[in-house]
Parts: sequence; C-alpha cells; structure tokens
Amino acid sequence: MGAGCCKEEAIDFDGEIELSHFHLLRSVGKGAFGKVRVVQHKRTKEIYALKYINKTKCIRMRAIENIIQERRLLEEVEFPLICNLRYAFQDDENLFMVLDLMLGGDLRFHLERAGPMKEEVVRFYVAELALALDALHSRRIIHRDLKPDNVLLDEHGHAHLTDFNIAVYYSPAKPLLSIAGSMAYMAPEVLLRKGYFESVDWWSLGVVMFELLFGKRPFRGKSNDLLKNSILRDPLPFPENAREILCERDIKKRLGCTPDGLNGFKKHPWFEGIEWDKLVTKEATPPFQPDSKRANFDATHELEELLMEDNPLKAKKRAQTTPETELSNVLIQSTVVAFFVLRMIQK
Ligand SMILES: Nc1ncnc2c1ncn2[C@@H]1O[C@H](COP(=O)(O)OP(=O)(O)OP(=O)(O)O)[C@@H](O)[C@H]1O
Repeated sequence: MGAGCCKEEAIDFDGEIELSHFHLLRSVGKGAFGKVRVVQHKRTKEIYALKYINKTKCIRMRAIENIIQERRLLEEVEFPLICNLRYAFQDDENLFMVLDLMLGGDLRFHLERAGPMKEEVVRFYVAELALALDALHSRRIIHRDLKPDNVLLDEHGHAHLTDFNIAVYYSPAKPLLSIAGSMAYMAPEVLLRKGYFESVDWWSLGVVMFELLFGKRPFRGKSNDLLKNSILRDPLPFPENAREILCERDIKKRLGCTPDGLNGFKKHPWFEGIEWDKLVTKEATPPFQPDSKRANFDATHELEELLMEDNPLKAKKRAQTTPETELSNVLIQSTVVAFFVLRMIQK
C-alpha cells in the first residue's frame, strides 16, 4: 500500500485571500509584465481571470508605478462594461489581480481572425465603449490606451475596456502633458504637447472604429515621424455619414467632447437604433456571439506554458524573506510611498 502522500492542506477561506484559494486552470494570455490564466475559486466555484505579474521583472522594467496605478484605479471603478477587479493580493514573487473573466477574446484577435467587421457589429462595440469611457471620465480618469487589444468580449459578445496600466486621474484645471499610449491611436493634442484632457480617449475610439470597419488604421507611417505627420495632417478618413463622430482634430467639434458630452454622441444618426439604456445593463443582444467551442485567444500561450515554463505558478506560503525578496519588497514599498507622496504634492 502506498503511503497517503498527497493530502491537500486545509485552506483558511476566512483569512486573507491568497493563491491557494483558487484552482489554476488554462493560460489565456501574456502581457508585457505578466501572464493571464483562468482560475476557479475553490469555495464559491466562481470563474475568474488571474493576471499575475512577476515583481522582479516589474522592477527591472521600471513598471511598478504603472501596476500600482492600475490596481488603484480598478479598485475604485466598477462598471458593467469594464473588466472589473475582484481581488488583489501578492506573494513573494508575484502580484496578483483577479478580474472578471472574458471568454470571448480581444478585438485584435477577432480582427486578425475574421478581418473587417460589419457596420452593425462595430456600432455596437463603439456604443458600449463610449459608455465605458464616459463612466471613466465621470470619475476623472483618462484611459489613454484604447485599442482593439484592450477591448475584451465576454462569452455573450459584450465589449469591456481593460488594461489600465497607463490610465491617469486628471483635473480640469491641469492639462496632462506626458506622451503615453500607442502612437497609432494617439490624438493630435497628445503629440503636439500642448496639454490634453479626456478628449484623447474619444480620438482613440475613432481610430478603433475605423480599424474595425476597414481592417486597417486610418493613420499610418513607416517611422514615428511619418506616423505623427499622418495623424496631424492627413485628410480625416471617415465616410460622410460618420465623419464627425470621431477622429475630428478640432476638439470642440469632436463628439464626446462637445458641451453635451455623451448625449451629443448618442444623438448622432449613425447610432440610430441603439438602445442605450439596455446597453448599460447588458440586456441588449450583441450582434456577434464568440464561438464558445473554439479558444478565443492565441493558444500558443498555453503551449508555451506547458513546454517552456521553468517556474510554473504554484501557491506558496509567503516566505521568511530572502535577501532578494526583501529587496523587491523594500523597492515596492518605497515606490508606493514615493507614489503617494508625489500625488499629495501634485494635489
Ligand atoms: N480578464 C480577462 N479575461 C480573459 N482574458 C484576459 C483577461 N485579461 C487579459 N486577458 C488576455 O490576456 C492578454 C494579456 O493581458 P494583459 O493585460 O496582461 O496584457 P496586455 O494587454 O499586453 O497589457 P500590459 O500592457 O499590461 O502587459 C490579453 O491580450 C487578453 O487576451
């Protein structure tokens, strides 16, 4: 008879949330600082996405401030069309964020798989994203990185805004100056460095709308200078019936930025037929439902994890500190302190 070798340790679900509270399931994605996998809470059986970020890598890539900001913003925002944060915790190696699971894949994946989308499909996504942007802006948050890669579909086909890595709080009294985001989606006012507010997100939404409709971006260039030139000077690309919706260089005329804000946007004839109230509650039926029998993500992440992972994710008790973990914890703590001191000074 074999010895009883593998009895699972009792889990204290009433204590602080930690990795051992979850079953680790398949990998669904990989970002610049970490990976994303499906997890199931062992007690509630709820399924989530777990985003985990290696602390050492994060320090090496000078990204701690972004990660802290992402977590902080997500803790304050809860909206049906945003990929919400449910729990956050850490162990010695990783920072963990448990998010709503989006099984429908991101819009970049769908663009690459099926090419340009039908107008009614794009209209639906643009309308949902407009509501998500408005929810952020009403909390004085600018996303700054809206692009198809950062829009995730749930299993029914509703669009959710995600990736708050470079999102920021803003004050109407203090324009932002820093250049942040993916250049192809950047508004002219970011590139001109004259200061900007939330109008930049409405511009990016226009670029996304164009890309979903036509399968290519409206402004292109082989170098950053050429791309910048294209964004600042090329003729505005929209077809007449939707031209002034977005990608309008004059901020005063850009929909979403006009004095009637989101209402101006909702009233535009291109959105005729959209039932805005039903969108917020997700009662509207999406015009495209992702295929639940196929993986809606790049399966190489999973393969890579199986074949190449030399340090697979495991639930570990937080250790007696080693010099290395001590160093990363000290670095993280001092960055957190510096971050909040800086914010207080800025206020
Ligand atoms: N909540 C989620 N549900 C399902 N899949 C997700 C979820 N969040 C992310 N993913 C998948 O994981 C991939 C990586 O996401 P992640 O946010 O880590 O990286 P990223 O978008 O490159 O951002 P970052 O700039 O933070 O690295 C996404 O492209 C998406 O396919």
